[in-house]
Amino acid sequence: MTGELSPIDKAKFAAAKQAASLVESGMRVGLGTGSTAAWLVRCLGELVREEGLRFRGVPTSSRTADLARDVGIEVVSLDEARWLDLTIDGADEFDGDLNLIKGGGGALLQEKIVATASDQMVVIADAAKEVERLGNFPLPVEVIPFGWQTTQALIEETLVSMDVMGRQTTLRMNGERPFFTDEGNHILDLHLGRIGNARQLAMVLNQIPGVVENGLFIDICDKVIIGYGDGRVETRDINAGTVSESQLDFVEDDNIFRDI
Ligand SMILES: O=C[C@H](O)[C@H](O)[C@H](O)COP(=O)(O)O
Repeated sequence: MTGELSPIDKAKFAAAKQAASLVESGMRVGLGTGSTAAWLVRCLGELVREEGLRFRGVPTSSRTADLARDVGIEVVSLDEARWLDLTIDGADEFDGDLNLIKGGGGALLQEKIVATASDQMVVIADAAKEVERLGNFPLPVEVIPFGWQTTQALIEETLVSMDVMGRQTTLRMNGERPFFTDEGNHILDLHLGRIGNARQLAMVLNQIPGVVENGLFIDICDKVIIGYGDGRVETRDINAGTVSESQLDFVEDDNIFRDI
């Protein structure tokens, strides 16, 4: 029941539910990863089961693939879909230009490939994800395991000439062991505090041997849907330059909350 959901979950749900209404039958849709994207997948599952929505979903992680299948969404690979009408995903941070930091859940590589292969990328988020300048959230960088410490040293050396506030980097762990992505890579989290030039940093990081991809999404996101705990939803479209607001009524006995 919604009464048991925290305000932050209500905010994530509100954004996700609004975004789910963008999906039409026949579409090919990229499905993001993370707690906000999980709400989206549940909302879409409900539309599939109860309203006959028919679309093909391309998940951005094994976790999302499992959930999408569980809720009844037809799952296909990106290569089967080839090009997508829309991708909907969460973010760890977004700024006023809708540039993003992603990868807090370790799925940035598939997420960036899928979002880039889409006509439109929509981010769903609670208001706390909005920042004036990116960088407070540690920037995830996916690196191959071979020589990862050398790659880390090269990244740290590179950061010296970048416009950033902090330069500490840490290997992401999963308990006692290094975290592995779906592609079998590691994640280095870059504690930068503040990124002066995100576009330049994104390009420079990807030049370093051993770096597979970084979590800066520059000029990829078209629209952000921001949810609030009281059901308010704000949609900002960077291309159209529009901002619109709506209000979601939480339905207390909504099936979607049953298993949460
Ligand atoms: O790798 C994970 C993704 O980039 C997520 O979209 C991001 O971490 C946001 O996740 P959440 O919705 O759980 O805050």
